[in-house]
Amino acid sequence: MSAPSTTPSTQFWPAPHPGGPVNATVEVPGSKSLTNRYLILAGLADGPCRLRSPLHSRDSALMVRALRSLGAVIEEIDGEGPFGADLQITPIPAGASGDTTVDCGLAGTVMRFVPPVAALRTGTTAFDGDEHARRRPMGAVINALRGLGVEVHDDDGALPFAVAGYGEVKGGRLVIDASASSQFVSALLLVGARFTEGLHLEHVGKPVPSLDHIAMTVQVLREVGVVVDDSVPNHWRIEPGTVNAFDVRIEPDLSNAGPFLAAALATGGTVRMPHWPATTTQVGEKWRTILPQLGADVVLTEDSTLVVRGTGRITGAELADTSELAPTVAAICALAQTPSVLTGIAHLRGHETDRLAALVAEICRLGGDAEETVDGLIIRPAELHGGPFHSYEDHRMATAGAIIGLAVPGVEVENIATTAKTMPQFPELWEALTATADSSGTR
Ligand SMILES: O=C(O)C1=C[C@@H](OP(=O)(O)O)[C@@H](O)[C@H](O)C1
Ligand SMILES: C=C(OP(=O)(O)O)C(=O)O
Repeated sequence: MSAPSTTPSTQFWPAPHPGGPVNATVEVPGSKSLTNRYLILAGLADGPCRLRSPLHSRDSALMVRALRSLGAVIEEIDGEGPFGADLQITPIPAGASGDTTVDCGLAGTVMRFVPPVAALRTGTTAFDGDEHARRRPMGAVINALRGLGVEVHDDDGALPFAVAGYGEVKGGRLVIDASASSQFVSALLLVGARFTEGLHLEHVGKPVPSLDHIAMTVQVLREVGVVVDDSVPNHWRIEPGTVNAFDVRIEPDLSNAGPFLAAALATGGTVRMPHWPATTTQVGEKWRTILPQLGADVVLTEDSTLVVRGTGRITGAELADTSELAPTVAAICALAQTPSVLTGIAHLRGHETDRLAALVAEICRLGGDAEETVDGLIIRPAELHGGPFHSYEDHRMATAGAIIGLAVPGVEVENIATTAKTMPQFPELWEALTATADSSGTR
């Protein structure tokens, strides 16, 4: 497959190359997936809700704006977290009506989760997003809404499209093919309790990817009083009912923790991450098993700090279903001394960019040896050199380039500002991380 097109004339960021092991304690902002799920549920709840330490990024700002345009009132209020205000949400009022628009940017959670909410209102909601957003898979949500009796105006099963709601959705049994994204399932489950008859959703097709994210959806729904039966594989039953008002603290984003933890491996250093959740449905929990396979020592201390130590050697690994962690994993594998095989990530071709093609193109551009398979990547050891690393408007491509730059001098990452999709603080946190390096080479 050919590499995705790159954007001409953007800025290149010299990736910090510390030349020695980092030794840092790093805190990361709140989880994108949890913030945007709780925002949706707050919009549907039976009373005011509060999100403590939420993520403030492009994706969460797009979600806030979308819910405001549907009638929710969302205010920033003082909070204790180091990464910005808490959010106070007054839900979308019953009987909300009127035509409106939603900008989805490049946020999968906005383009998939918001249309079923819009279907509950009376009026037409027009959805659009970034240029690449128009190429991300949307057909399953559009077809699902039609299957539920909602009018959707579209040209080709993708953005832009418009949802014409008439104040209620009957719900009931619905069959979809969610093999292109778990977000199709999550989108319908999040709103299913507000359908008159609830929802019995069935997936038919190739396996649903990113199952951890569906487990997260089921978990947050149960927290707010929604009755979910997920006991039969590929079937989810949601009882009709209310979404209870809630007050939650958002966990740190364990996927965005990945590049910082990877820095321990890439530099042979130590990275400590406090506030690691005791239990979590975030896919980033898998770092605790992935990083040891790549050669790190990983310990979770009694005070909930994850400590990752690089041993000086990075080993390749066979890793399945790494979902949104895959670009970070691939960057580490590109620095490994033995080959790696990543499987179960074919659907990354429909992410912010075609991530499989983009990773292969950029790793090979730096002298690496990577190839696409039907459902993943093979990455073999190679001597890398500096040069441009294109990011394709994809935050996780940008951070993958930054990881490689830790070990390889002269890597220049295109448009590092694209990390604002989920972590606007990335450049400054990365500079602080690399400033801890001991350039004499001792750990
Ligand atoms: O529901 C969510 O919050 C997400 C689900 C996953 O989507 P896919 O199933 O499309 O991978 C993940 O990759 C994305 O970053 C966030
Ligand atoms: C795939 C991702 O995002 P989105 O929520 O836009 O799908 C991601 O953050 O890696």
